[in-house]
Amino acid sequence: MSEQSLPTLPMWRVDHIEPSPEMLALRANGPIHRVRFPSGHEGWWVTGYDEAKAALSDAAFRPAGMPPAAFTPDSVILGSQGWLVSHEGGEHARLRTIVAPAFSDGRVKLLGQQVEAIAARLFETLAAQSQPADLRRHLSFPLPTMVISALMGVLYEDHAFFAELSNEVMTHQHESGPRSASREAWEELRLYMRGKMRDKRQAPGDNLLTDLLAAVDQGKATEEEAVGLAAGMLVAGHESTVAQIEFGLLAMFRHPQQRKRLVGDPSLVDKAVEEILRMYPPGAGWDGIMRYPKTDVTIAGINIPAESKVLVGLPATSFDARHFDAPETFDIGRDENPHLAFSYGPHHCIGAALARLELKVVFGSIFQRFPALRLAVAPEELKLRKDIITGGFEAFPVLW
Ligand code: HEM
Repeated sequence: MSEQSLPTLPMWRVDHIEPSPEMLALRANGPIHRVRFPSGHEGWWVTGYDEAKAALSDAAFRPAGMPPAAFTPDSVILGSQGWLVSHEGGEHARLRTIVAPAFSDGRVKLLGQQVEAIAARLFETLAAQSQPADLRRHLSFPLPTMVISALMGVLYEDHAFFAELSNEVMTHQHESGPRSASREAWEELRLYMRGKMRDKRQAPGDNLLTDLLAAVDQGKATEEEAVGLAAGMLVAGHESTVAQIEFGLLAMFRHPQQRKRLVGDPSLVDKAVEEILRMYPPGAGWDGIMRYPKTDVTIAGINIPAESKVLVGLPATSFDARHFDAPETFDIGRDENPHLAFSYGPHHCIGAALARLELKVVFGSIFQRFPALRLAVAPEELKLRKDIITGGFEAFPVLW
């Protein structure tokens, strides 16, 4: 293949939602491909399921926030001190251990009723709006944001402030792009977190900021690390789930038979959520998460030199027929669904149980509460947040 004709990322969804045919065709051609990234660099894109898992669990690969000197990461949060994807090995484990208990399956289970109550309140607020109403404003944004704010110990009322900063932080920065706005936003978010942590000294509580303060006092983390960890959790704790609610709803609108099936048998909700995560995960394009090999490595017989860019294409792995029957079919009753939407290995998503809970609460009751829920515009009129790593939409106007 000549250098000019290298496949180029991102590969956009069709109608904002369906898998890119280009991605599917490339994926069918083998588990790893030489591609050109939006930054202009060349590198590798891993689209095979087993190969992705192997790379994600191999200590030879540095995480997305630890690029070699020749590259800058896709967002300013990556590389920032304290953010979990900026650390590896023992240092990463030390930091992850501080926050992990708050996101364990057991702790998240205890939040179930609280999340249901928040969703029920938001459903009623949405129902009270005149139609069409923006579901992003009234449900997909506030639900995950209220939950993570409560867990962290910050006021949801601050959301107008921190959501704007978070958007700026989550904007793709392709090497050559200007970074100053993004850097300033990240600094401002850290400053905000520093202030909130200081407040917790006077008024501690059962929240993550108080836990982080204790970790600093016990010498388990520096103050800089704790602030970075806190600001990162606030961003990660809402951006992906907001987008996942929107992509999931769009998916259900496109597949009325599957929606009917879910309404007829609400016990399918667990499987439905897994299928949404597998086939319609967050992310504007079909790309994945970056890794950088420290040494020369071989993936599926291809030699990759140290310090290269290797993008692990999590969304593409969902279409690997070695692991999913009829992978291009959206089937909310799928029995075997070991998708990698939450990644794999030491950096797998710490918020997976929380995200699953939020998604189950939404998809388990929204079509009961709003049986005629539908988009108020043609899907192509929705504005995809193309520059934001997690995707989602500017607005999500609905009728019911
Ligand atoms: C549908 C929702 C979500 C999806 C699809 C998702 C996906 C992911 C993925 C793919 C990674 C791996 C990143 C990498 O290795 O480069 C990750 C990491 C992470 N996620 Fe999530 N996430 C979601 C929700 C959440 C929530 C609710 C939180 C709550 C705090 C969260 C916190 C994190 C953190 C802290 C990491 C870094 C973990 C580490 O490096 O050890 N995520 N997530």
